[in-house]
Amino acid sequence: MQAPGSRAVHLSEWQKNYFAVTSGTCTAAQKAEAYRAQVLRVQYAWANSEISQVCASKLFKKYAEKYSAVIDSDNVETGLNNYAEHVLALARSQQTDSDKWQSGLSTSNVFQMRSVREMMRAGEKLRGSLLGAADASVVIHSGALAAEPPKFSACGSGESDPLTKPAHGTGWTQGVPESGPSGPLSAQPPVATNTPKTCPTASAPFGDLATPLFGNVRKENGSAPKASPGLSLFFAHQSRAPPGSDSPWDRSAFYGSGPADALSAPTLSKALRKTEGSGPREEGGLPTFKTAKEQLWVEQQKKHHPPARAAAACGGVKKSLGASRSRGIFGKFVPPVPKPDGGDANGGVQYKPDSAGPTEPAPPVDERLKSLEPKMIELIMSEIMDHGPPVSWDDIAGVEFAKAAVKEIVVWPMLRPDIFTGLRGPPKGILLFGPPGTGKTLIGKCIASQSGATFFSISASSLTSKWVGEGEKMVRALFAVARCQQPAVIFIDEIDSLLSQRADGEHESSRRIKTEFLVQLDGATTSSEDRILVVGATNRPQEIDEAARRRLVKRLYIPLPEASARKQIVTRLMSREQCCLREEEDRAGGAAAADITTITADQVPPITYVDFENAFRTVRPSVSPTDLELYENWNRTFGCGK
Ligand SMILES: Nc1ncnc2c1ncn2[C@@H]1O[C@H](COP(=O)(O)OP(=O)(O)OP(=O)(O)O)[C@@H](O)[C@H]1O
Ligand SMILES: [Mg+2]
Repeated sequence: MQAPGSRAVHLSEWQKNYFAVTSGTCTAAQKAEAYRAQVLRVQYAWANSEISQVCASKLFKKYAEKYSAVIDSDNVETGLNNYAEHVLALARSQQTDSDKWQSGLSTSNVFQMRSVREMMRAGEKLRGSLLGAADASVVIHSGALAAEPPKFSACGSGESDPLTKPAHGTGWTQGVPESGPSGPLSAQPPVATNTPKTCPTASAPFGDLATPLFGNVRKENGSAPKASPGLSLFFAHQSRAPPGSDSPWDRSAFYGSGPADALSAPTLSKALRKTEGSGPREEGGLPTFKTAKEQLWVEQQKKHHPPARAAAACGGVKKSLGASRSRGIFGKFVPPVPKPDGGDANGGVQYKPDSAGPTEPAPPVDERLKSLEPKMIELIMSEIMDHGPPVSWDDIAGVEFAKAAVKEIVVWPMLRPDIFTGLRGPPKGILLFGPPGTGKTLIGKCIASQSGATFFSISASSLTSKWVGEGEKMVRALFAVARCQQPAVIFIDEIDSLLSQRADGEHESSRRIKTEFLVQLDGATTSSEDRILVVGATNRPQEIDEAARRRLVKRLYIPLPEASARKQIVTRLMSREQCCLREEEDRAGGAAAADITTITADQVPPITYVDFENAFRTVRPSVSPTDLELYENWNRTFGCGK
C-alpha cells in the first residue's frame, strides 16, 4: 500500500488529467497521452492493492477504450491515426535484429513451395469472383474509414463477443501457484465484468472467454482471420516464408488457405497496396474514391457518434486493432471471400456478392488490421522467426524441467485442445530467465520450430532503439498482426530492456512503449479467445517491472547446464569436427609447425585432448557465483519451477 501522501498526489494528478481531457481544449495527442497515463495509473493502483479488481477492470477498460478510440480514429481533429510513414523508412534500413535468423528463402524459392503454389492457384480461381482492381480500392477505403455499412458487422454475427462473456482467466498450469490468470484472484490482471456488448477495442484486453490460448487449434481458426489487406500485401511481396510445407512441423497456420489465396493474386494485391499505401487516407494523401453512400454513412457517423466508436455502436465495423471477433473459437471457418454460391459457412452475417451493386463496398478482408499501415504490417511480418533452421527439443541439452514445462504449455494444448481447457488451459505469458548463454534464445527457436504456431520474434532493444519514437506503434501492430495469425507466439528477447522498472528519469518514449506493451500483453493474456502466447527471455529478471512480471505468469529458470548436459553439448559440437581425442595423441608440434596462411583445410590438425586441457587452464567461467546466487534467489522468490 502506498503512503497517504502519494495517494493524494495520484488523486490530484488523476483529477488534473480528467479535467484536461474533458475540458475540450486538449489536442488529440494530449488526450491520448492523458488516457494512456490513466491506464498506467489504474494498473499501478491495482498492483498496489489501492483499488479492487472490479474497479480496476472497469477503469482499465474505460481508459484503454478511450485511448484506442483516439489513436485509431482517422478524424483529423479528434484522432491520431498515426501510423507514420517515416518510421517505416527508418526501420526498413535496419530490419531484423536477429541476424542469425535471416531467412533462407528468396523470392524464387518461395514460389516453389507447395502451400504458396496452392495459394496462388486458389487466388487465381477466386480473383474472378472478387472485385476488380479498381473496386478493390473502394474496399480498402471503406475499411479505412471504419464506416462499413451495418450489414458487414463484425460484431453481430451471433457468435461469441469477447466482451459479453464473464471475466475469468483460463491460463493455468497445475501445481504451479500463481501461474495463470485463472489462479488466485489476486494473480489476475484487471479484466472486465459485465461489459456492454460492443466491439472490442484495439488492445482487446477486456474480454475474457472460456477457451484456452492454444486450446482450440483448428486449422480453420488458424487461417480464418488472415485475409487482411496488409497480409495479402505481405504475401504478394514477401521474400521470406517458412522453409517448405513439408517440414516436420505444421506451417499451415501461417499460410492458411482461402484468405491469403484470394488476395495473393498479383493484380489485386497491387491494387490493395496502392490504395493502402496512400497513407493517411484523406490527410495529405491522394483522395481515394468514395461512393456517395459511403460518404453519407461516414458523415452520419461523425455527426452522431464519437470517433472510432461509431461503427461499433451502429453495428458497423469498428476500426480497431485486433479485437473484432465475429465468431467464437469453436466457430466454423468463415471464408473471407464469398463462396461462389454466396453461402455463408458460418451462418453469420456474411457478404453477399449478389446483393452488392457494382459500387457497393466489398466486405473488409480483415477488420483487425485495417487501421494499420500496410508497410508496418509488412515490417512485422518480416520479423517472423518461422523460417530459421529447425531446432528440436533434443538439440537443447539439459534444462529438462523447463523443456517439459514449455512443451506442456506450447505443444500439448495443440495436440489435445479438448483436454487443455478451463483451469487446465495453458498460461499465455512465459518468462525464461537465467544467466547468459544458457539456451533461452535456443528454447525460443525451438518453440518456433515445434509449436506449429506463427512465430514472431522481436528483440526488445529493437523496439526501444531501432524504431525510435515509433516503438509503441510497432508493439500495437505486432499484437494486431499476431491476432490475425493465431495461434501465435510472440518471442521477445532481452525483454528486460523493454519492461524494466519504471524510473523517474526514464525516457518518455520508452515509458510509452512499456505502457503500450503492458496494455497489449493484458489483452493477449486475459482474452481466452486470443491464442497468443508471449514468451520473454532475459538474463536480468530482477529488472523487470512488477506489472509485467505478473503477466508473465510462468517464470522458468534456465540455469547453467549440469555436468551431463555439458557433456552432451560438447559431444554434439565435437561430432561436427574432425577430432582425435586419444590422450596420447600429441599434435602440439604439428600445429606449431603449420603455417596458417598456407595450410589447406584438410591439413588442419584434429582437435585433441590436449586442446581441452589447455582450454581448462585458461578459460574462466563467465558467470560469477554472486550472479548465480542472484538468479537462484530470484527463482526462489518469483520462479515457477525448481
Ligand atoms: N542447453 C543447451 N543445449 C545446447 N546448446 C546450448 C544450450 N544452451 C546454450 N546453448 C548454445 O549456446 C549458445 C548460446 O545460447 P542462447 O543464445 O540460447 O543463450 P541465451 O540464454 O539466450 O543467452 P543470453 O541471455 O545471453 O541471450 C547457442 O549457440 C546455443 O546453441
Ligand atoms: Mg538470448
